[in-house]
Amino acid sequence: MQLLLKSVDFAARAHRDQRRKGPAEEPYINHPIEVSRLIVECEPHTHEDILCAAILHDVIEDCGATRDEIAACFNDTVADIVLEVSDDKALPRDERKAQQIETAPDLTEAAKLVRLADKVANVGAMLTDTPIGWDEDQILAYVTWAEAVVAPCRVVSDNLSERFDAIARDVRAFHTPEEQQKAEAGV
Ligand SMILES: Nc1nc2c(ncn2[C@@H]2O[C@H](COP(=O)(O)OP(=O)(O)O)[C@@H](OP(=O)(O)OP(=O)(O)O)[C@H]2O)c(=O)[nH]1
Repeated sequence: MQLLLKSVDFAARAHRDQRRKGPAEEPYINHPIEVSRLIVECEPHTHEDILCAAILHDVIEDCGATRDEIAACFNDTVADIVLEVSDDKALPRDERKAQQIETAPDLTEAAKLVRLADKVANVGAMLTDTPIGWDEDQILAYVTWAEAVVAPCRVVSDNLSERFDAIARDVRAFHTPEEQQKAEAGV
């Protein structure tokens, strides 16, 4: 519990000037808190190190924190999970997106759990707080990409996988134009 609160404190400070991409402009820290909450709800016996990594999962990628800094403040396990789920923002966007799909099968079980919960949260946001400026094609492409990233991660949690499937289905239904839905259903 102490380490988990320490991770919330660390991440809140690291993300202090960042907002989510939706019109609500939620403080960024709401996202890692949601990711950690999803893991606890779906897999209540998850080790505290993994919950800390879920809270910290974007601090390397988005805030410039380092693996060694996290290892010093927390431990090597937490630091290595965060590093595993961190994109290299120096790479072009398309390359980063392709890498997430390519590397997903080789992630540790802990990193797969964080990755899966991250995508449940991000796809869910397409219903509750759609990123500003995203049209339906971009939203549906994000869902398709997230499904590819999630596919090899599903083995770590049936509960989280079910949540992902339900949310992806709802997002598709909500953002697919009515005429296209009718055509696909053969109506
Ligand atoms: N869906 C959603 N994403 C948001 C929001 N605010 C920030 N993001 C971030 O934006 C990414 C999705 O936008 P993209 O255009 O596809 O990618 P990019 O920002 O990484 O270039 C997510 O990356 P990711 O790789 O899926 O997740 P993560 O590992 O960075 O958390 C997430 O980090 C939001 O309100 N909704």
